Amino acid sequence: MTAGTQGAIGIIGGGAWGTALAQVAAAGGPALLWAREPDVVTSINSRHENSLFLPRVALDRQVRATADLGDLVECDALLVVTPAQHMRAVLAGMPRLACPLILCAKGMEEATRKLMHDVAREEQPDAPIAVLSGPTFAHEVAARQPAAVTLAVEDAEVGERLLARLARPWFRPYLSDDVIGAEIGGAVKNVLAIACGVVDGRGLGLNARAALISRGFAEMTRFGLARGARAETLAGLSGLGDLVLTCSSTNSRNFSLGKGLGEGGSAADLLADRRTVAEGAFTAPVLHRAAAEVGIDMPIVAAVCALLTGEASAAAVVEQLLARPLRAEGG
Ligand SMILES: NC(=O)c1ccc[n+]([C@@H]2O[C@H](COP(=O)([O-])OP(=O)(O)OC[C@H]3O[C@@H](n4cnc5c(N)ncnc54)[C@H](O)[C@@H]3O)[C@@H](O)[C@H]2O)c1
Ligand SMILES: O=P(O)(O)OC[C@H](O)CO
Repeated sequence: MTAGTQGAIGIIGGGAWGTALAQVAAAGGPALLWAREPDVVTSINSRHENSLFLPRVALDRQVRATADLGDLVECDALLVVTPAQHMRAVLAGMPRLACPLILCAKGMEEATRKLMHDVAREEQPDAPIAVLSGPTFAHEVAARQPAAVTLAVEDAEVGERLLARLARPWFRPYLSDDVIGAEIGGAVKNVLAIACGVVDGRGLGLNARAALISRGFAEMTRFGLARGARAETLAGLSGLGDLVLTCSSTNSRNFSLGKGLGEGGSAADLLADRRTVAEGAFTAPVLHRAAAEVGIDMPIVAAVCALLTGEASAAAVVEQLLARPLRAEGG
């Protein structure tokens, strides 16, 4: 089954984003997607659709699916698009790889508080690492509506090669070498999107949402700088750009979760039996602890944690945030 993988991009993960990225990759050559769900493999190979995670999108005929991870080992590069908490196990289950791994999950590992590139390096030390992150709802990208992302790669030559293989007129990667910054923006914005959803669910208005995006961005920046990210990356597509997108629409799973919490739902009920992933729910407690470790104040992230654990109601966390001492904006 590895026949035909020469020049192919492999995609690890058949959720909405993996499928949309397979569509991007297929516009420039073969794309082979690994999915854990046999139904997804069948649906893609027989009907050119991922009816489970990205229904009603006609996929390019160059997108093929497999249930066998081993089929991907000879691909030119691998887009790694599992949810953050499962990435280590999936990469650990593959033979030692030398092709570039393009990490696309937005989160931090619960057990270790590590970013995805640290996890990938531990499991696949020979593979050059890249991070692809930005404001991208999967269904829009799959429909070839215009989008731009950060493609952060430490090795400039690898970056140029990936750019040539993945860029399309409607999908524009911007190169960066700030892998940490690209990952922190994507992980933190998911938690802030939950908070914005709460604002929406409680009917607090658009002024409150804009204030939360700005103060949330200040938290992202404080944490990012403390962890070695560059300010320009945090203010770019993978940081502020994605924060604005995810805080603006119920198309976001994180925003929708927050809206449900704001309307009085419990996190346990809202998260039960979800097939799709709201990464912010996993990242929030990890980020809260990681921020404390570097002595960074992240009150909005703390409020989301309190809501998710049920320690405080949506009304109480909003009240606590509004009662915080007044201070200088840049302080
Ligand atoms: N959907 C988007 O618009 C979008 C855009 C950019 C980035 N992302 C990021 O991409 C990552 C994947 O999200 P998605 O939207 O493709 O997923 P999804 O919510 O559409 O689907 C869930 C995915 O989780 C996988 N999964 C569940 N249990 C697993 C396990 N034990 N091991 C491995 N995989 C398992 C499923 O196979 C499926 O691929 C997330 O980190 C997300 O933040 C998503
Ligand atoms: O649906 P969400 O909240 O996971 O957001 C999807 C993407 O990350 C938006 O860039």
